Amino acid sequence: MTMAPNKLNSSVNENGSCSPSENGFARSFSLFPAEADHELLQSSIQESDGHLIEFSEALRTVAKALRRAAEGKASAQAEAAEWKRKYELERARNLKLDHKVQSCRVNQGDLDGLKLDSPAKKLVFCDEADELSERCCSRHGICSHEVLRDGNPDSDSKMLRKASFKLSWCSKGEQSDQHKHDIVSFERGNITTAERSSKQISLKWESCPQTVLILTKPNSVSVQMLCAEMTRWLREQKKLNIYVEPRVRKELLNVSSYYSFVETWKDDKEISLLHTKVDLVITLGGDGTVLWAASMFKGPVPPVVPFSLGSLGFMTPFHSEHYREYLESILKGPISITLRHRLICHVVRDAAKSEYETEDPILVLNEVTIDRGISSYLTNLECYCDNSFVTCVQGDGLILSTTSGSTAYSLAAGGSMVHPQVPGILFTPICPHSLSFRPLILPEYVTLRVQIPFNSRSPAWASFDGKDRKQLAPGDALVCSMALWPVPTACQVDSTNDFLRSIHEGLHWNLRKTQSFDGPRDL
Ligand SMILES: NC(=O)c1ccc[n+]([C@@H]2O[C@H](COP(=O)([O-])OP(=O)(O)OC[C@H]3O[C@@H](n4cnc5c(N)ncnc54)[C@H](O)[C@@H]3O)[C@@H](O)[C@H]2O)c1
Ligand SMILES: Nc1ncnc2c1ncn2[C@@H]1O[C@H](COP(=O)(O)OP(=O)(O)OP(=O)(O)O)[C@@H](O)[C@H]1O
Repeated sequence: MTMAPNKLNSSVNENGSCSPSENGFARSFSLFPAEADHELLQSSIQESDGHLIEFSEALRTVAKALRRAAEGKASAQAEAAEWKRKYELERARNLKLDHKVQSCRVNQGDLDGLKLDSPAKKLVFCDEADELSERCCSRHGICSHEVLRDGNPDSDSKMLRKASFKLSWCSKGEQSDQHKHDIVSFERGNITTAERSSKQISLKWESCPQTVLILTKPNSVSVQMLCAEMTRWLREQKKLNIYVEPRVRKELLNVSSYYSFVETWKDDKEISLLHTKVDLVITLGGDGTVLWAASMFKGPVPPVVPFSLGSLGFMTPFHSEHYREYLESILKGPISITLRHRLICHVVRDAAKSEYETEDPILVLNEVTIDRGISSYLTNLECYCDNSFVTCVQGDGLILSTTSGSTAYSLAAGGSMVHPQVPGILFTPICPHSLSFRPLILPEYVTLRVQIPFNSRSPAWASFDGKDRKQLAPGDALVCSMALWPVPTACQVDSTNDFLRSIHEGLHWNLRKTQSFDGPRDL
């Protein structure tokens, strides 16, 4: 009996041997047909081929329709999540304003009786408070003029003022409030680009900073000692209010009860209001402490002064030995600032019952990675940019990185090193199973979506600045775009000098022995 080879997995060539076919669909026929049978067979093969082609066309159409449906659903969900976030922000802001108006309604008798512990602190009367809170609580800015009642119930209800500051472009090194016109202008039909300025951003205090938050790397004796010494100096020499994490306050009180003036918080709600109280954040640790500091602010971030007490120190330009000089100059201002843009990431679950059932967005300063986790299979990630299909990542995973994160995981995975002020999102595959998959740098205004296909062999895992891993099941998606609130980090010199220093000192970039002078040369 003539065995016809398996219809779907092999084809028979002219010398009668089987060979695998490209797409698994192939012709097949027995080896010794009679003449009449041969014609019959030929016509039925052509007919079945036609059906197969129609069938695969139909499959492709269905797959496209499914993809489009998934696209539409995920972008609708992301949009709904964005509206929900804005609604909740607005609601929280209104509640806060109501609370402020209520808490400012103190009668004159209470005001007279109140003792002020320093002439600098001024009580604001009701109408002025209304006007102030209206005027200065900018939509997404840091409320720098807002008059606040401190959260401590047993205090004599003193009001804390947040220092106001102004950011400006430096033009060719001079301080200049000159508004920079658009990058490209179309006057008189000529397309020109703005004259190049240093574009270095400078922060100038309009009132003196009063409150500092110190964040320290845990489990480090040297960091604890520096924190205690710096806290004492800031209090005694600079008369500043100091906030630290609950863990750090305990560590300081273990050193001495002198540190009882240091303030902390009780819960996450107080953390969410830190940006309205803190004028400056000081980090004592490495890059991870800077990431930790950024993760504490889900919205506007006060200026951060990162002191280097880690191993690498890409984002920590200040050496701790000279902290007094650095802080003197920073508290006086102006300060050169690097605005480190962040990505905002939404996990959109296929199982979500409605578009309002979304998880809180996560902000990252370095990158978000989507990888295969403990699974032994290749990832299969469908990537979209502004809803256009980009590619399917088959490998260990994908990194979506900020320019600040371009020198971290993305670099290790083969991505480029990008100056932190270059606006862009890095699209870097992790060990792609394809020789032609090179990393991309996309504009900062795009929205990226990474979809886990329904036919994926395994779930994927998302991690945010290397932390908080979340499993993504088939049908789930991660939507990511540039966040509204960058992390303003103080520069030791300026953004470019600090960046070049960090790649030289941190990575020994292009450190090479110089070729000796003697030897052959062009005459
Ligand atoms: N293979 C890798 O290179 C790899 C793997 C995992 C995580 N990471 C990076 O570690 C970061 C988390 O840092 P961590 O300190 O919390 O964890 P960690 O303590 O494991 O530090 C990882 C290393 O990455 C360095 N690093 C962090 N941010 C950097 C940046 N922006 N530029 C250059 N180097 C940077 C740190 O200095 C540290 O040496 C993640 O965001 C990721 O970028 C890198
Ligand atoms: N205040 C904090 N509370 C909890 N964890 C923190 C805090 N600060 C830093 N971390 C975590 O501690 C880890 C180490 O911090 P960091 O990276 O600053 O020190 P390092 O690893 O010694 O320095 P480098 O990153 O330069 O190698 C990081 O993973 C970071 O997430």
